[in-house]
Amino acid sequence: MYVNSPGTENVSLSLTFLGKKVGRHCSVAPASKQRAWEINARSPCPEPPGGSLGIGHAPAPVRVGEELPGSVPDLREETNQPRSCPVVHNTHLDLNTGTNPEMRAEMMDSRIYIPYESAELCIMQIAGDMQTMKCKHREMVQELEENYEIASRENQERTVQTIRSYYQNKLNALKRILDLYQEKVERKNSHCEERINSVSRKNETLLEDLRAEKKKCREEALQWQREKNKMLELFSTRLDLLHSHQASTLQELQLARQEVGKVQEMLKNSPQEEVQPQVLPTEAGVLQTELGCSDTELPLEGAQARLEELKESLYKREREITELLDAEQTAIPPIPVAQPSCAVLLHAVVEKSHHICSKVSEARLLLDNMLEDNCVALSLAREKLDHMSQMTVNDSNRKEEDTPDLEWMDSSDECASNVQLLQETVRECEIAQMALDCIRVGASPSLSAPDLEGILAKGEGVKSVCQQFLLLQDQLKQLREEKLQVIENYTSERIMRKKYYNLVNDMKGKIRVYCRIRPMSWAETAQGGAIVVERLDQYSVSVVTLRGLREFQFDQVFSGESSQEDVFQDINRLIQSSIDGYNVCIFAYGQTGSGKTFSMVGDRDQRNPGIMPRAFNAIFDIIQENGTKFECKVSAYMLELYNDRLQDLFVGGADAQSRRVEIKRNRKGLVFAQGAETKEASSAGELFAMFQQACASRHITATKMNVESSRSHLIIGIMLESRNLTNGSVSFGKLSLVDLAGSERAAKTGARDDQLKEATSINKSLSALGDVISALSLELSHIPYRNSKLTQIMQDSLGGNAKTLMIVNVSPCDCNLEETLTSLIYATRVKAITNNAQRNLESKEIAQLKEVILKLKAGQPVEDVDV
Ligand SMILES: Nc1ncnc2c1ncn2[C@@H]1O[C@H](COP(=O)(O)OP(=O)(O)OP(=O)(O)O)[C@@H](O)[C@H]1O
Repeated sequence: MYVNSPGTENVSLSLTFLGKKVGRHCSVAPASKQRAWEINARSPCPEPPGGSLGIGHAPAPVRVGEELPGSVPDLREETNQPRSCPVVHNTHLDLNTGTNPEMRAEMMDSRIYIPYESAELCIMQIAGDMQTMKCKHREMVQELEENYEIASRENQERTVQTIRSYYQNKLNALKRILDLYQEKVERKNSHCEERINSVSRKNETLLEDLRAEKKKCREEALQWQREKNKMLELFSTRLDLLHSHQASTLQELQLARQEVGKVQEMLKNSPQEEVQPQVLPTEAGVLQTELGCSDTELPLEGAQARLEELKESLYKREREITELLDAEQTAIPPIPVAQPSCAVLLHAVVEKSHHICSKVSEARLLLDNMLEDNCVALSLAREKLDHMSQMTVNDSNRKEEDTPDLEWMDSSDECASNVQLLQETVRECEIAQMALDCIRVGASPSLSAPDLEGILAKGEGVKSVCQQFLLLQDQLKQLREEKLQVIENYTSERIMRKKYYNLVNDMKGKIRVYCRIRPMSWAETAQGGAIVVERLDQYSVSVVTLRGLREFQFDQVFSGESSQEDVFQDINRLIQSSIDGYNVCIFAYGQTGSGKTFSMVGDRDQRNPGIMPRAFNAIFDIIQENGTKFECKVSAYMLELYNDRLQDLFVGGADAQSRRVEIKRNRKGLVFAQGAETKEASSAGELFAMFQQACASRHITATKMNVESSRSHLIIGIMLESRNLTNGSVSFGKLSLVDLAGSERAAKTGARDDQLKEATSINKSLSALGDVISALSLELSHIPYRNSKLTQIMQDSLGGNAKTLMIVNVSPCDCNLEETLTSLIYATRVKAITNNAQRNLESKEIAQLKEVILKLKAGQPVEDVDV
């Protein structure tokens, strides 16, 4: 409130609210003229407190001043004051002499003259009143401000609370998902472990079964051997018995014939001469005793009867012999085994025996002893046979010289039977010798069919042995089948176990390693190189080293016959992962000329495209397949690391030299090439065209080891930004495809000058890569990534957050044995490295905010919709 001096001609009182003039005027006449206040009330006029001024009762015209903001509270209610300028917050008494004439006239019309003292009092009161109002207003403003602050704080808190609860919910949901996932993984792990355990148990049982079967076989073989020996013994004693029986029967028959002959002679001579008693040989004595009287007492008449008797006895004996022979014949029915089966059987038995002898030292010893014994027996039998034959010859000579007597006849018969016996023995020994020889060397016996039949037809024992053979052969066949089944089961279980093991490793983030053996090259074959590296099965590779066979295990092993399709088959899944927002790296490692470029790029005319061109197609195939669900942006950079310098392969000519490309890492640890040109591609063809352009700029030279040797590391980075059309989330994946230059020895490649420099740089970077691999596999605290640009580029792929696949390429030839072993050992170390693959996913809101930031940075306008 401003009050002008009373000497002023005109005093105007103006009121303002929050800086706005609200229009209350008081005009005060100069004291000399009329010491009174002239009040021009432009609003419903207030009644001054106390009402002593008489303003209220004067019919003064009241003017309504400017309207105050409606929101201003009515102060009368709060201050219990009569209604007076409710909207006034601030009051000014303004010296205003420049009122326009109309206004002034109006004002003059509505003038109220108040005595100066009263006016002064009134003004003082009004001023005091206003002061109070001002305080009140201040308090209100303060209160309002406080309220506003509280409200805004509450609002903020509420917002924070909402955000917090929103993120808490999200976090909880994520936790639940994570728990579920973990549970799933654990369940899968335990399932895998269970399977592995069950497979191991099965393996063990199978092995035990195999051992038991082997033992059983051995025991059976031994039992069979014992049985055979027993049978042979039985057979030979029975044969001996038969022989002796036969011999004695023949003797008896002969004697009887002689007797009959004599009797017949006696009968013929009986009319002329008397029957002379004869001294019968000892054998005939039996007959004499049988007849019960001496020949001298024998009456002639009784001779006929005796003859008949003798004949009868003779027939009886013959019948007996025939029966015996028949019985022998029927006792040994023809062997059910046909001739060829006998031969097969014998062959199988000999083979089996040879096998046993070669495996079991005791059996071999036994065989040697048997051979020795048989040799001795054979030579003895032969000697005896010679001797006997000699004796027989001598006797027959004697017979021709002298008249034969009965004694000589007997001895000659004995001789003949002995010779026969000996011949049999010799024959048996010879057969045994042949059989034992066959068993010793494992050759097939060359017995003739009659020989075989002869052996087999000799008795019960042989028959039983044959049956045993057949049985044994059956069992053997069964065992073999079982063994095959066991091996088959074992192989399939092993493959399955390996598969699950890989799956578990994959889940743990282990780097996958494939091994690819290339076919022998023309030069290697021409040099007469031998194959020393071979694929054993889907997961194993064997190397013949100077110290023996070494075996390496990988996630997949491809042989020289494997096609590019075979290699790419599993890689498709990794491409899908990169589109899903993972950082994926596929790189080929190996010595020069081992087939890295063939695997990664393919052959020159792209008749066998490698992983890179196939990956380009796969990316766009997947994008097309999921076109309704995702929207994907593909961009790529292509670099080469040549002589430790990064070069952008999209930039040619002089620009390429001046362009500086640096390896940088973003906050998430992802590597990117700063300064390299990144081009967008909308189709596989476009990407492939870029790739061809890049390959054309690559450094390739012919060396002694490879006509198209890569002298640089090729690094292709494909960025995949895919937006989920359903929930708006955005994922960022990167697919790095790296074709490393091969390690080489200058002596082998014939490198000189520039090539030597290139080789040194290649070897240096590869050695740094080796150091990183070693450190990672040993889980050292410091990993020397910074030692080389190559390791810097590969930092997010080795021990980083990528899903990594390494293809170790090797040559099969012995001339590269050392390098192959080094590569395989390195690859085995890589297998031990664990990565921490993570998905680069952002929610819709974050993606939008990032876009806004980008726009703001670029100085572009941001619309409300963007926020
Ligand atoms: N799996 C394969 N099948 C047929 N040929 C192959 C195979 N792998 C490699 N080759 C042939 O072997 C030769 C050398 O292969 P490549 O150039 O790919 O070796 P590299 O490891 O890339 O060598 P460098 O490190 O010197 O570049 C080429 O002629 C290639 O065609």
